[in-house]
Amino acid sequence: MKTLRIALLGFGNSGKALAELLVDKQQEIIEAYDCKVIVTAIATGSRGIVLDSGGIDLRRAVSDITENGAFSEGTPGLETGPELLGDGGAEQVLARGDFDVLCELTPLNIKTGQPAIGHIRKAFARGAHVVTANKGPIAWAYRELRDTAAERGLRFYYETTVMDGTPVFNLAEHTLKLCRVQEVSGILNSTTNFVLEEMEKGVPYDEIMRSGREKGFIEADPAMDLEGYDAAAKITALLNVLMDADMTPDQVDRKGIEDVTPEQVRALTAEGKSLKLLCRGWRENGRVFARVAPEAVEKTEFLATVHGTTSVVTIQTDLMGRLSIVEEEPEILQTAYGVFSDLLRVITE
Ligand SMILES: NC(=O)C1=CN([C@@H]2O[C@H](COP(=O)(O)OP(=O)(O)OC[C@H]3O[C@@H](n4cnc5c(N)ncnc54)[C@H](OP(=O)(O)O)[C@@H]3O)[C@@H](O)[C@H]2O)C=CC1
Ligand SMILES: N[C@@H](CC=O)C(=O)O
Repeated sequence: MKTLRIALLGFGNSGKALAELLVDKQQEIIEAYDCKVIVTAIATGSRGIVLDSGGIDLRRAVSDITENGAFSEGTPGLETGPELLGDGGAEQVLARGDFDVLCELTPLNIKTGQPAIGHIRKAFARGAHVVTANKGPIAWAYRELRDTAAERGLRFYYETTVMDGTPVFNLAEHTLKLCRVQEVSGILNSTTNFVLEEMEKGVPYDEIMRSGREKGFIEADPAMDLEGYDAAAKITALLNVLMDADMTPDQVDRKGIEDVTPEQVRALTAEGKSLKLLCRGWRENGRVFARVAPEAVEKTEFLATVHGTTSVVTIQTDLMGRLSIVEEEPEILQTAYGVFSDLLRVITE
């Protein structure tokens, strides 16, 4: 039986949900793929690192962090200390960890995509495959990372970066062969869609953010969502992968919902409209352009039926016309599944 050794950079909402899924599905993976999957390294930003080549006890790690906010003393391979704060822990895991696949699950840095891009470069330099949920690297350095992986014969998968485990990139890669993507649009950020809809219902802002945080979809820095950065990163990632745009998020004409008031939202409701943060990307005179902005849509339009944390992406192609993929009310399990399904691709492809 094969063994696949995984390093997790980041053990927050998605890292913990992935760990639980790996435990739940361990036996099924063995039966289906004759492969034992173990996590041999975990890095966090403030809680130290765990390095254990024999496989970390994931159930204990999840319950420690969830219940006590720290790995318990006596966890085999636990290291803490000021030098491991911030990116120090990830650096140690990348230098000393014993892994075949790196899972990049650190927070989005929309300004540069770092330190996640550096993490992925180092993993490739060590000959490790990479699965990322962090969209920064796909938005800022997709072409370079894709080409490096290909040159080295390594896998580089990123399905979770847009719409969790919904097959968007996989669908295009595997089922739209030789289709040319001409335009991409959609509602790609759950937080803003949720916030606008709760505002429409009259829920106070603090309460909206509290319940959003509880569900786990709001970025570590909520401005990333509210100011349209996360949406800009997602449309950039889509355009880079599906249209080979080679663009970066700072080239997106971006406006978020931070200045939208509940009064404005309710006035639009009275006119039979809903406010949505829409993303659009298109090609014009050989160049790809992108825009993120709140737009009022008629309640009778399809986009108005995209409720709560639901997302939709519409892809305009030459051979298959217009395709829309909807992810209804995702939860953190769907994020974990995106990373999990990419890991299964590493095992099987
Ligand atoms: N949550 C979601 O619904 C989705 C998230 N994503 C993406 O997945 C990524 C992770 O999201 P999520 O799990 O929600 O984020 P969280 O904020 O819940 O967790 C982030 C984790 O990363 C750790 N961390 C921070 N900086 C570093 C670093 N330099 N090196 C190593 N670890 C670090 C944090 O440490 P500490 O525990 O000490 O704070 C924490 O464990 C983000 O890029 C996000 O955009 C993608 C799709 C959906
Ligand atoms: N913060 C993001 C989570 C996933 O990428 C969102 O709100 O959509």
